[in-house]
Amino acid sequence: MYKEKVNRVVLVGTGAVGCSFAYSMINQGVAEELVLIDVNEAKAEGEAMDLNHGVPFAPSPIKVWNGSYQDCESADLIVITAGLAQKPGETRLDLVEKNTKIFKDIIKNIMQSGFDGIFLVATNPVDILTYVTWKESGLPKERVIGSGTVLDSARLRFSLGKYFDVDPRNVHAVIIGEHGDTELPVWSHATIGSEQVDTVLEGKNDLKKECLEDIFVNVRDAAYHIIQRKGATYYGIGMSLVRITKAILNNENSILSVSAYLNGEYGQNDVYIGVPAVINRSGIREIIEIKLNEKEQEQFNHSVDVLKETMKPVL
Ligand SMILES: NC(=O)C1=CN([C@@H]2O[C@H](COP(=O)(O)OP(=O)(O)OC[C@H]3O[C@@H](n4cnc5c(N)ncnc54)[C@H](O)[C@@H]3O)[C@@H](O)[C@H]2O)C=CC1
Ligand SMILES: CC(=O)C(=O)O
Repeated sequence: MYKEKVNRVVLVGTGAVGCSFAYSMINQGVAEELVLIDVNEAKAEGEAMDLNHGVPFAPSPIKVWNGSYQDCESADLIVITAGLAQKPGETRLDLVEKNTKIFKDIIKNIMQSGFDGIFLVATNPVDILTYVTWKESGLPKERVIGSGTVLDSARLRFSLGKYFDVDPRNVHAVIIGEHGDTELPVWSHATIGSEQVDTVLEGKNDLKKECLEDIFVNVRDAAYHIIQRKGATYYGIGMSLVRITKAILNNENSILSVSAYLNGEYGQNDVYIGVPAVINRSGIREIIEIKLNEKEQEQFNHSVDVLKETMKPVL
């Protein structure tokens, strides 16, 4: 008998980020089933109704419904975007206490269903909440992934593309560290096409190295600038989450700067933080250790210290 193989993705949190993810999932035809869960059940129901009315225009069929934690049992991937978001003036780390509490409850509910798939976390502070998800779920570290600095790296690629007037898809540059104020760009490995950024700058007298620092600062602070103007960020992260979801469900072995558990890599232990990693159907296949220069390693170590210090009171 023909047995349909379907990919089921469960989304917990149907707020601005969750719905941007759901909308992009449907538009990109990534999975066959998408289950929506939110503590505000009416919101999840309304979102499912609305999204379903777009399905006739989607590139492939998808079933979307508002579900319950029981639907998690046979899920391949659970994406969590539930919890509080920053208000203007707040940092991501300011959310740690309240969102950790919310997460402990959510993860307990999910694991009671018998879920044995992969977690993808976006809620802030994302590195710490990914750690909480790993601890509370008891799943192997490879199957608990945070969105990390995928969005930050996309912002950097976009900005460099604009600056050098090239397609951002041809810009290879990565931000690592905390998804937050202590993150850092790895300029030593940034390329435009196949040329080092430094080499490109040398050939163009009117382009100054200080501009790179300005570009990074704007990228690092992009969330603050957007939140000040429109109250929240959600399209960029929604599409970043779909990019990671595709890498997982399509077994892509793609390299993305997710939040991954370090066990000796980069000289660090027992922390989830943004680093490039190979992503496939089993989650994180391996962490890529970029050879950082001395200044980059120092900045990275500082980022780890800040995350560990912030985590202490909530774990
Ligand atoms: N990692 C990243 O790059 C980014 C992360 N974020 C983070 O994503 C999170 C969500 O942001 P928004 O969607 O803008 O917030 P939102 O307020 O629009 O949505 C949050 C949703 O979570 C739900 N929720 C709260 N407690 C819940 C629980 N116990 N169980 C199930 N659902 C629950 C709420 O009902 C609401 O629908 C925030 O923490 C935000 O900081 C936002 C942008 C980028
Ligand atoms: C809010 C957030 O984490 C971001 O847009 O980067």
